[in-house]
Amino acid sequence: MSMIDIRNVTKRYGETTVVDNVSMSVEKGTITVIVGTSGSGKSTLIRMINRLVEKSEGEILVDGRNVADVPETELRRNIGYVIQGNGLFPHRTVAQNIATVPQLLGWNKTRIKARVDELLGLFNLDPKAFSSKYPHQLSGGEQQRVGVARALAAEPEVLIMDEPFGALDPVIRGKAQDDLLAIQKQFGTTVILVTHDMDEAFHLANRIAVMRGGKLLQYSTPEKILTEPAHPFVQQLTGTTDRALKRMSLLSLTSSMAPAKVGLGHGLPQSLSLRDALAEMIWQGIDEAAVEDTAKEPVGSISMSQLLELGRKA
Ligand SMILES: Nc1ncnc2c1ncn2[C@@H]1O[C@H](COP(=O)(O)OP(=O)(O)OP(=O)(O)O)[C@@H](O)[C@H]1O
Repeated sequence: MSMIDIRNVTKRYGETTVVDNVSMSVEKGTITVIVGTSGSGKSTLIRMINRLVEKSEGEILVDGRNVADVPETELRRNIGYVIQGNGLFPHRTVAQNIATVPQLLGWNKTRIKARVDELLGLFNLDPKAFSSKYPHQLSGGEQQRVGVARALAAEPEVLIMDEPFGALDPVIRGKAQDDLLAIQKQFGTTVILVTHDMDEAFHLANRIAVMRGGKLLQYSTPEKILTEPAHPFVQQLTGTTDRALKRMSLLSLTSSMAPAKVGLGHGLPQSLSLRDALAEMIWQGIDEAAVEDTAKEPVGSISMSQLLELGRKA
């Protein structure tokens, strides 16, 4: 079922068209990532979903309802919004920041506190230590997590994220991406996210939308974006030098492994992508490894030659 339906949407400022007749439909419970050059209309497109920007033409439906007919307060409740640099209120504590929308909705204190504590826990921020801190007392990564927690506070069905991890260093960024994946899975939230980082797009997306000059050039699965680019610009964006590794990052070890074998000294978690499995095997200097479930029981095996075969152009 589609959660967000963008139909022939155009945005003009005066004579300039910044979003040009874009149509795309986002399935419920999935992550769609929008990429493209600077100024291609990505932010404008997603801001039309929660009506921070009013469209010039076309229509947008969220959960089957035309957003033009939904009161803005209701839209903001059902659509969480996260921007780069998190946008936290500096004079409000972490708990007060997260409680912003629930308070507007008139939730009682007990319910608000329970939700704040739940979200802090989910983001690995101890409620006792963090609730009463102010944003300036947090690291960049912690601020960003509080920003996402705040957007999720009223249990929105849709989360819009505009370069949410852009200000984070690579290690914290990877952790923030994994947190998002875990939380999105837990709540089944529909996420639409803008990024400049193609690796981030491939890591997070069920579907990738590529924009240039206000136009949607391709909207497809990461696999198709990589293997069947619809436009030379899409190919340029995904890069050609590490196509094999990008492709391997999309494939799971469990879907590619051979049957389990006895006597393999080294075990790899079955949750790894082929790319991570390859990196680990190079690092460990091994040609073959067992694939293990969470209880460290062998469920299969993988060899270096299989991995190299799987990375080849189909
Ligand atoms: N309020 C406005 N008035 C006039 N032009 C605008 C306005 N807002 C955005 N634009 C223009 O619309 C175009 C698209 O902007 P938008 O912010 O959507 O791009 P973007 O793809 O998100 O870019 P970036 O990746 O740099 O954030 C840009 O050329 C921008 O200058």
